[in-house]
Amino acid sequence: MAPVSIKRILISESVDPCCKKILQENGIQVTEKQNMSKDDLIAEIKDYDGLVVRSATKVTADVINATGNLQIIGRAGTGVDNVDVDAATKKGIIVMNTPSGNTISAAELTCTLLMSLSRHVPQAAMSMKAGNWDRKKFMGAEMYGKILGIVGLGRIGKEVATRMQPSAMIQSLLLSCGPSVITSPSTRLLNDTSFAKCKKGVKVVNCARGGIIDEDALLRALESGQCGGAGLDVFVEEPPKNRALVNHPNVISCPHLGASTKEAQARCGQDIALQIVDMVMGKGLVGAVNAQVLASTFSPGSHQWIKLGEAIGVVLRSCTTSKQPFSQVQITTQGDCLKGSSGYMTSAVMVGLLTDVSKSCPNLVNSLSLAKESGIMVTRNHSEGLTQGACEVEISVNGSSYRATGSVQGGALVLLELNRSVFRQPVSLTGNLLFLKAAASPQLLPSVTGLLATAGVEMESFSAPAARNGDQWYCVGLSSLLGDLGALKPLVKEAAQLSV
Ligand SMILES: O=C(O)[C@H](O)COP(=O)(O)O
Repeated sequence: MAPVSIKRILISESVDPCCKKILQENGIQVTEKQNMSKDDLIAEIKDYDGLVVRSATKVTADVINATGNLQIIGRAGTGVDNVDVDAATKKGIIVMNTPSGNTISAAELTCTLLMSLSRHVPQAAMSMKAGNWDRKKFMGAEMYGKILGIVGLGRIGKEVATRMQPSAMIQSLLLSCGPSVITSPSTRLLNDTSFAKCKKGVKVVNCARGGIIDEDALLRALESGQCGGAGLDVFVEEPPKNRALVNHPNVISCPHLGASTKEAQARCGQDIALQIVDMVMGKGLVGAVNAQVLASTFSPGSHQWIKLGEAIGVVLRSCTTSKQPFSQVQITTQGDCLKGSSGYMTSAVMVGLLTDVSKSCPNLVNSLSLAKESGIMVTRNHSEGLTQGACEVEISVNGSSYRATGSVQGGALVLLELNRSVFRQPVSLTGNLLFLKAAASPQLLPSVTGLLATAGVEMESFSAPAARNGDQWYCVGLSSLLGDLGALKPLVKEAAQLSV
């Protein structure tokens, strides 16, 4: 991947000091601010290349659209529901989290709430502080022999299962669903229907996200006794303005403390800083939630292939005669060296195709979403068997198709074929290039040479197609781009120039 340059990072929340230290030790300027309003963030964000947050900073589309050169939003923690990931992706900004740093702490708090619910510990402590000694009111229940259902057997769910086994809880209902289901605020996994199906008096703990419980349904279930108690660390709105659940006598609650341990914060702060530094240094990409395709762009040699993909995109865009919108793109990678690379090659080709076409700045993070937004259908495949790698791209413009095939040979980008004109020698994709479509004629080369001389431009190379029948594509290397292609009209059918 092309090196990402990150010079200034804003940390907008209380993140462990090791985060700032690691970033600074690696030459990144860090500004720490807390309790920033949305307007403050919008006013300041344009000055930064990176932003590090926890869950309180709402990185909305407004904030993202106010960014200038922001390249990364680092979440020192797991949930990215406070970040508009779609808006970030469209803007080409990487969103990165630290998915395992606070697993143990979140699992431990879940178990703490489970145990506190069975023995009414918070309520009993409050009663003691109020001067009471009430041994009858807080009759509890053993956890031994009870059935524990864990919704979502991800990292935290598994840790909870491991910890509750020694308590002899039986886990008979282990629902496995992926993190995207669990963290999606619109998925009310526990609602009136699910409470009705539970055993009367069921107790519920939520240390994941407020949105996965229908809070009104929970209140109804608590009031009817269908739910015997709830331990809540998270709420749909934080802090919750509606206090009905918090104030319910059978609810014990915390202000989103799942990750609030010194250990978890140290891990998350360190993880996000190291992940950002590794990315900047081109060592690897870990934790990117919206740009997984980039993870494989750190392998040796991928940089040149990415440049090739972008260059083929630029060549095709320039050579589609009328600059009309294209509707379909088919990318085929070939050869063992590109096995597993068709993801980033597709993104790279789309960067080249969309540059100067899309209003946004295309990059490897956003090119596919920009294509989708423009209604462009992108398909990709990989054909095995060939030892030499190549990338073939075909686009459809108003029913006509244009095709280019390129490769990386000896570390250099080359074009092998343009619109079925296979070049006699691979064309070096570098510098200023003039592509011409013309019928084979002994007069072509001297005419073009003369025309370039008149324009004061030197011809650095001339690549002819292998076939000599019908109209074919030629490529001319130029010392500088021509001011105007009009003079070529009598000589050629089509002409396009570009710099790679
Ligand atoms: O998603 C998370 O990582 C946890 O909910 C913790 O959030 P926090 O970093 O704001 O405490």
